[in-house]
Amino acid sequence: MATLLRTKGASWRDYLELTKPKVVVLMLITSLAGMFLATRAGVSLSVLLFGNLGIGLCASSAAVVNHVVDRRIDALMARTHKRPLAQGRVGPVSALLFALALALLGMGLLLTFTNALTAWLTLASLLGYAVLYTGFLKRATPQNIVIGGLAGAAPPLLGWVAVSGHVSAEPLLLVLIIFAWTPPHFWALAIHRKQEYAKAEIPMLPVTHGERYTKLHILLYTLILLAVSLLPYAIHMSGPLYLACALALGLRFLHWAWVLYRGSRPHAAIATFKYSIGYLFALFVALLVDHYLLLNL
Ligand code: HEM
Ligand SMILES: CC(C)=CCC/C(C)=C/CC/C(C)=C/COP(=O)(O)OP(=O)(O)O
Repeated sequence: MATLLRTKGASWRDYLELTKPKVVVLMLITSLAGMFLATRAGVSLSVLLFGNLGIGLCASSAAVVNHVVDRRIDALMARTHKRPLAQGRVGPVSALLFALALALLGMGLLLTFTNALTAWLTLASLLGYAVLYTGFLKRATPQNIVIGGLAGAAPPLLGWVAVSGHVSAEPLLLVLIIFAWTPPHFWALAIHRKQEYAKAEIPMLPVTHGERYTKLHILLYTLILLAVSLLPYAIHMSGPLYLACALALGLRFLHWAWVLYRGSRPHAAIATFKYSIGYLFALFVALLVDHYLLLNL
C-alpha cells in the first residue's frame, strides 16, 4: 500500500510533469482557434477562461492516467525512465486520485460555464486517450496513433462547441488537420526512438514495418496534411494570410518529410519531429490572426 500511495520525495513539479503541460498548452491554442472561429461576435470571457481551463484540466487528467498505465514501459525507455511514476516518486493511487480531481474539476467547469455537449465530447476525448489509446491501442496495433490521434485532435471542436453549442463542418476540418498531422509528428519521433520501443515491445510502425515503410507513410500523410490545411481557405473560413502561412509551413514540412524519406541527412527524424510542433503552433496562430484581420479590416 505504501508504494501505491507513495509521494515521498515528490514535489509539485512531479505532479505538473504528469499533466504533460507543453502538450496541453498546444492543445489549448487549437481550442482557442476553435472558439474564436466559431463566431463573428466576441467570445464571452467566462467561456474563454473556464472553457479552456476545463478542456485543459480534462486533457491533463488523461495525461496523468497515461503515466499510470505506462509506468512499467516508461521505466524501460531512456526518454521516459525519469518520469515520476516510472521512478516511484509518485505512487499510482496518488496519481489516479490526482487524475480524478482534475477530471471532476474540468467537467464541473465545462458543465457550469459552457454546455453539456462540450462536456461530454471532452469526456469522450479524455477516455479516448486514457483508456482506448493508452490502455488498448498502444500495445495492440501499429495504427495505434492514427486511431488514438482523434482524441488529441479534438480540442478545436471542443472550443467551437463551447461557443456555438453545436457540431458543424468547419471545426471538423480543423480536427482533420490535426488528425493528418499526428502520424508525421509521432512516427518521426518513433523512428528516432525505434530501439527503445522495440525494447519495451510496443508495436510502433518503425518497429513492426521498418523505417523505409514508416518514412513513406510520413511523406504521404504530410502531403495529405498540406492539402487538408488549404481547405479552410477553400471554404472561405479563412483568408489570404492564412493561405500564405499554410502553404509556406506545409511546403517546409514536406521538405523535411522528403529529406527524411531520402535518408540523406543524419538527425532528420528528430528534426522533423521538432518541426512538427512548431508547424502546428504556427498554423493555428495563423488561423487566429487571419480571423482577427478578416473581422477588423
Ligand atoms: C496520438 C497522438 C499523439 C501522439 C502519439 C504523440 C506523441 C508524442 C510524444 C511521444 C512526444 C514526446 C514527449 C517527450 O519527449 O517526452 C510528444 C511531444 C509533443 N507533442 Fe505529441 N503526440 C500526439 C498528439 C499531440 C497533439 C494533438 C498535440 C498538440 C495539439 C501534441 C503536442 C506535442 C508537444 C507540444 C510535444 C512536445 C512536448 C515537450 O517537449 O515536452 N501532440 N508527442
Ligand atoms: C480531453 C482531451 C483533449 C484529451 C487529450 C489528451 C491528451 C493529453 C493527448 C495527448 C496525446 C499524446 C501526447 C500522446 C502520446 O502518448 P504516448 O503514451 O504515446 O507518449 P509518451 O510515451 O510520451 O507517454
